[in-house]
Amino acid sequence: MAEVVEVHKDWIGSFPSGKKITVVFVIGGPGSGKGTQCAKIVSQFGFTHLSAGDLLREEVKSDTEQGTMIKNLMHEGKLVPSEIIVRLLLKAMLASGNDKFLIDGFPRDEENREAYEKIINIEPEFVLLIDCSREEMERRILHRNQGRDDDNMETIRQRFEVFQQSTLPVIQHYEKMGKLRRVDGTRQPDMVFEDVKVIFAQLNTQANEGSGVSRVQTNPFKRWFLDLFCGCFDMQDRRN
Ligand SMILES: Nc1ncnc2c1ncn2[C@@H]1O[C@H](COP(=O)(O)OP(=O)(O)O)[C@@H](O)[C@H]1O
Ligand SMILES: Nc1ccn([C@H]2C[C@H](O)[C@@H](COP(=O)(O)OP(=O)(O)O)O2)c(=O)n1
Repeated sequence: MAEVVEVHKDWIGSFPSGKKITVVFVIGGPGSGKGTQCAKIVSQFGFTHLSAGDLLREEVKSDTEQGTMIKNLMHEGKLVPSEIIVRLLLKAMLASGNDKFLIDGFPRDEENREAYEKIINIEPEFVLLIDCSREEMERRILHRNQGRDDDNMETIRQRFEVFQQSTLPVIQHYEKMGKLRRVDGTRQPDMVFEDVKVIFAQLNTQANEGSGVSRVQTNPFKRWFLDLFCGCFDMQDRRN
C-alpha cells in the first residue's frame, strides 16, 4: 500500500498537466505481431509502449517470491493474477511522463479488464486486434529466437488455449461497445501497418476536432486515489 501512495505522489508532477490521457489496447494471439506493430506505432504516433509480457519478464528478473511465481505461470503459459499486471502497468504509466499509452497484450481476460476498470479506469479510445491464423502465429513464434522460456511447443499450445478461452470474451466485449478495430495480421509487417496507420490517424483527427474528453473532466486518477483511501485497491470492495 505504501508503495502505491508513493507512486501517486510521483504522478502529480509527472503527467503533463491539463492534457487528456489516451489509452489504446493492442491484443491478438501469441505471435500475431503485437510487439512489431507497437514499435511502428510508437515511432510514428508518439505513444509510450507498455508490453504486459515485457513488464512481467522484468519482474521475473527481480529475485523475489513474486518473480518466481510469475516465472512459473509464464512457463506454463498461464495468466498471472490481474492485480499484479495492473499494478505494474500503473507504475509504468506514472513513471513515463507521457500521456499516450499503447498497452500491448492486455487485457487478456475478463478479470484483467475488470481489474483495469477498478484500478486505472481510463477508458481505451479503441482496442486494436491483430488477427492472424494459428499456423502462422505458431510458425513465427518458433522462429523468433528471443530466447523466451515460453516459446516452446508445449507452452505455445497452452497460450493458444488461453487466447481462445479467455481473450475471445474480451474481444466480444469491446466489439459490442463499438471499440474494436481489427486488422489482418497475416500480411507483411509494413502492409499490416498501412491499416494500423489509418486507424491511428483517425485518433489524431478526433483530438484535433476536440472530441476527446479532457483529463480534468474525467479525472480518473482522482477517482482511483479516492478508491485507494477507501481501501479497495486490493480488489475486494471492503465497503460492502
Ligand atoms: N506481419 C508479420 N509477418 C511476418 N513475421 C512477423 C510479422 N509480424 C511479426 N513478425 C515476426 O513474428 C514474431 C512474433 O512477432 P511479435 O511482434 O513478437 O508478436 P507478439 O508480440 O504478438 O507475440 C517475431 O519474430 C516478428 O519479427
Ligand atoms: N495481461 C497479461 C499479459 C501477459 N501475461 C503472461 C502470459 C503470457 O503467456 C505471457 C507472455 O505474454 P506476451 O504478451 O509477452 O507474449 P505473447 O503475446 O504470448 O507472444 O505473459 C499475463 O499473464 N497477463
